Amino acid sequence: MPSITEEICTGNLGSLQTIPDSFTWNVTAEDSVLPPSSAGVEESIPVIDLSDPDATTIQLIGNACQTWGAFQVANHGISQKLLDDIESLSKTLFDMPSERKLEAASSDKGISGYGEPRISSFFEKKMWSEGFTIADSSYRNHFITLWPQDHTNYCRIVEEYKDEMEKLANRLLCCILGSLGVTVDDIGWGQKAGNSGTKLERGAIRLNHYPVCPEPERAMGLAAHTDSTMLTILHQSNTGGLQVLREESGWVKVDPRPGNLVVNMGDLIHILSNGKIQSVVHRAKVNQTRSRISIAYLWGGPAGDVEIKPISKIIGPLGTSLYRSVTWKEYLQIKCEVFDKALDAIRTVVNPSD
Ligand SMILES: O=C(O)CCC(=O)C(=O)O
Ligand SMILES: [Fe+2]
Repeated sequence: MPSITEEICTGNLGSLQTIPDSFTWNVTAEDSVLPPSSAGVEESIPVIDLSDPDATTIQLIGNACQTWGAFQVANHGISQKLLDDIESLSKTLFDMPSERKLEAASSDKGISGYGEPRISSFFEKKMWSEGFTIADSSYRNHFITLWPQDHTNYCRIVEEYKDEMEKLANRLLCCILGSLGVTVDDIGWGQKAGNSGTKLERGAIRLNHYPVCPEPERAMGLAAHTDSTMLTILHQSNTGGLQVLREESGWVKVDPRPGNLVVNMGDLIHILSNGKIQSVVHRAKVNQTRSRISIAYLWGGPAGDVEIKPISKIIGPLGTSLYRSVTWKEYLQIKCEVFDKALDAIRTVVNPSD
């Protein structure tokens, strides 16, 4: 975990009047957001209604996964109250003075806790954001430090959020696999999934805060990356900032729509689908007048510690498996070491376009 105790503390960014050199990113032409199309309509990821999923819904999800690697869902079944509760928990946390937040900093031992974005170490410049990761039960101790009186209530919100998101993630996976003509049973985890011993939690939550920024064009909230997940479900406050990269066209904004959730395909579904589904490259930009909160539910799949490899039914009898098998834990380790080369590191077949 990168150190956050340097002279300019991430916890105080919102009070700065100018951006320090260490936070100034080089802006290039490819960096800018796509202009609206010739029809004047701004193109973005599709919004899919989950209220009554049928064959058409599955097809829409399949198209979105293969073209964008992301989509938004409406009528997803997560209550607005729970979304509001986790958002206000995040606001309360990030509004605390920097010294208080640092008391809950993630230690070397656990990954839960307060800190800079986990991908910071791969970039020369610093990002205009702070976050809190909930990856294992040690987050409870941090909550006790932050809220000696109210931690029980806040822990309850987190647990409910994890349970509800896990259910939604399972539903979404079924739809995504359905669009590829397979089912969860075809993954072949069977018994092993139920009987696995020490478990990595199946999902982690990352609370992100992007303070107001005096020069948003020159700053970066969260640099371009793909998630090391099966899929990620993102709730964003009503301030825009998320952008997804569409191959051969550029960065496209994903503006918040009240109540909707964004679903990003991660690297593990790319592996499982033998490359049919792309994991989406995305980033977060910042805003001059409004701060922004996002809550990412990072989901590793129905079972956290089994082997993940391309589904044989998708490969087909004559096809080739593009990736060797990995566990989620192993993949996270590889990502920590080589970042955006992680998929290449487990590829068995050299990409013909390379
Ligand atoms: O804040 C956002 O919109 C993106 C967050 C994100 O990509 C992440 O936490 O992995
Ligand atoms: Fe992400």
